[in-house]
Amino acid sequence: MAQKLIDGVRVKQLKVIPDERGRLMEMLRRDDEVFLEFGQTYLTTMYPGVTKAWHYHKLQHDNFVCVRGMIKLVLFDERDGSPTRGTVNEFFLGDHNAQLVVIPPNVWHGFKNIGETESLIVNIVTKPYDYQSPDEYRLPAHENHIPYDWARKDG
Ligand SMILES: Cc1cn([C@H]2C[C@H](O)[C@@H](COP(=O)(O)OP(=O)(O)O[C@H]3O[C@@H](C)C(=O)[C@@H](O)[C@H]3O)O2)c(=O)[nH]c1=O
Repeated sequence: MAQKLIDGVRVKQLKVIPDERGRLMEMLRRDDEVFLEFGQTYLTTMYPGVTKAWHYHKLQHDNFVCVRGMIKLVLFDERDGSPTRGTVNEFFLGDHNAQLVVIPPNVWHGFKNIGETESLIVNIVTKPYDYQSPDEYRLPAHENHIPYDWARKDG
């Protein structure tokens, strides 16, 4: 069943164009419906099993694309007054699912490498990183009040 998206979260399905030389995949265009603003682009990676969480930003939107490996990206909405307050979203992104996910400010988020290779994640953020005062707010990955367990759910 499709999950109910947290208010302000957007998903863009990406198209992979393969040929005998390799592949090409557009990620974000300024004429996309989901495009807001350009700040900078950076690469963040995770070794197998690593979780990078929990983070939120007060100003910037994140636009995540996993360009190698497989990750689960998890969001938690704790915003006062949000129509989706209390909602958790889970996305499985990467080699088997080419999507860009837009995360609005003040939404908790993080990701875990669930594959067997280093995962490469491109983030196209709406603000440039401020070295003096980073727009980064954090909680520990595993001991916190967020109702999410990063462990794999076998079934
Ligand atoms: C984001 C960023 C970090 N840095 C530095 C700060 C630090 O020394 C080093 C590593 O940064 P971080 O610990 O923030 O890296 P990382 O934990 O990969 O950060 C990312 O995690 C995911 C879950 C997110 O939500 C992203 O928004 C971002 O916070 O890189 C820059 O120099 N420029 C940048 O644009």
